[in-house]
Amino acid sequence: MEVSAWSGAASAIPGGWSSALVLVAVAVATALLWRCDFFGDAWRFFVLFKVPHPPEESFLLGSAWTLIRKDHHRAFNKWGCRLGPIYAVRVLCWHLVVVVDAVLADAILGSQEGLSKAMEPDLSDALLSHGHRTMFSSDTNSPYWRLIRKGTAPAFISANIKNGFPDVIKILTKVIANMSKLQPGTELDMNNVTLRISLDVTGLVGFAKDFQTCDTFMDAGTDELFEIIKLTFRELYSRTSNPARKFWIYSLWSPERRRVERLFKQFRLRMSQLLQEVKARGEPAAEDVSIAAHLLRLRDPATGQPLPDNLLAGEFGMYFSAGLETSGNAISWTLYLISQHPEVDAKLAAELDEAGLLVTPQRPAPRAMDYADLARLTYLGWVCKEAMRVRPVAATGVTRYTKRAMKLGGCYLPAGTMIAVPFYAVHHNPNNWEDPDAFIPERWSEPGAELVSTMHGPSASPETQPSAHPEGEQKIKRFLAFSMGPRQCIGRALARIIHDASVAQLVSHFRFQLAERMGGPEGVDSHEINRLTMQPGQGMWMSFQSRAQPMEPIKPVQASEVQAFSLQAHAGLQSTG
Ligand code: HEM
Repeated sequence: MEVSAWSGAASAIPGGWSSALVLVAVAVATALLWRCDFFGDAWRFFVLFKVPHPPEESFLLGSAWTLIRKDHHRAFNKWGCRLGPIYAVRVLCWHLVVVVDAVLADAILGSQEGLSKAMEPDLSDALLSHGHRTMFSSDTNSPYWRLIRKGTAPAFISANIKNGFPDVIKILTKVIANMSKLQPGTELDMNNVTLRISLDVTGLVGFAKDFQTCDTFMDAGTDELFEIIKLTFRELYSRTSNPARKFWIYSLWSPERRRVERLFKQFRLRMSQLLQEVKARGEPAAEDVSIAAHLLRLRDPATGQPLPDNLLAGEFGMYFSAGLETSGNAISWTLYLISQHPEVDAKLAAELDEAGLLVTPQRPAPRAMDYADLARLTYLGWVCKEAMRVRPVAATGVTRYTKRAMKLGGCYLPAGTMIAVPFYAVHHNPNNWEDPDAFIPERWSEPGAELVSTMHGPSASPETQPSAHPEGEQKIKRFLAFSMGPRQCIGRALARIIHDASVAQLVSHFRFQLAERMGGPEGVDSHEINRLTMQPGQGMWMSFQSRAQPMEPIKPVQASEVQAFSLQAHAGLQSTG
């Protein structure tokens, strides 16, 4: 019956069966193209072509080669200075709209409506949760994101986060004791040390678990998680710079694929083990304000039941991975910048001295730092913020998709346009900051220095003036190290404690000097790598002088005197102490 109906229809078409098949093929192709958003892509291609582009883009690839370079954040800045507050870069036939103006960035990041998070969610889910969303990868308007964000935010308010301060000091005291045992002239990869500090503090403050990676600064069986996280992050980075990697190199039979799958699995296993350990302690006590306690107290609004283990383990992993490299690398950059500015080191030491926190020959064991010191040490706060401005670890910034067409900075952006706000470029654009490349902690002495309204010197074009913002100019930030708006870093308060306390404690005890092997500031810049976070590509090797000894002018250590202390050197503290 059906067959004859079909044949009747086919014979009614001029050309019979062959024409019918062509029509079906065209319909299927159209449906496929529709599904792949071919028509949307084509429309966006033509519309976004009008937005200014870097003139050096290649005809076929566009800016693809530049975007996969380890220093693409610097390219975003160079283009921003040349092309203005909003421009576009092309990869093959796709455009990425880039915003480097603080006011336009505010319009993008501050908005909850009309824009969704575009950071490829599958990327982080492959590591963290294997098949479901985490808070990090969920849409801002989803009930799941709201549940986790609202439920865990209290862990980071200052009334609660200060409870973790003694744990931060405990880890730092251990690190300083270990460093003090090293022979004078020893070079240490401070990046390795600061990443360990960050992991141990996140573990202890957030989950009441001491991972003890700061015990020795070397492979000692206790820091397996540290290595797993580092390797998995490298893999995630390889996937961002080469999205074809997961389809192409990772054919089912590839040993590389199996290695990576094993690694990801190990990470998830470690997070599940941590979850079981936390659960085995019983219901969190009312006074427990850790991240873990807040996650365990969450209830599914539909059932009233606690969240299942697979979701909780994913969130544990999300917090670890969001906090580790960001905080660890940020501390390294700050120590580096202080080492390059002896005048800043001297002023910081003077402030710490006045507060009774500096080690001196006369005061080899100063008083312990407490939480209130962080607010009292004004210059420390300026130094730390300025370092995060000059070297924002989230240098590539964040991306969003337009859910519907919008106008931004005089450009029409169709629905489905991807917009990037690269924080390094925002922080280094002369329209946002005066003398943007210089490291000047004193610029923070002005109240509200992080706001656009306090801007001096050149200003953005009239259409990007603060008055264009519905909330008024006071709210618009030009300091975006932690992003802003509803998706801004939830862990900011913890990050500031880890960062500022580490800098204060390390500088209280030691004066740091960049090791010769780093090749000076040029060497540091040329090896800087933006791998999900901006980091020193070959570690941050430094020598350090105890402030308990009379301070001599720092002179370069001769290569023959250098006793390198590395993960691979198998030279334990015991043998060097
Ligand atoms: C210097 C250290 C840190 C920096 C620079 C930093 C920066 C950022 C940035 C730029 C974002 C993305 C915001 C957006 O999409 O608009 C973010 C998100 C996030 N950060 Fe941090 N972060 C740091 C430390 C931490 C720490 C210590 C934790 C917690 C232990 C943490 C937890 C998170 C989480 C959970 C998110 C996702 C928030 C969401 O999707 O709603 N971060 N962070």
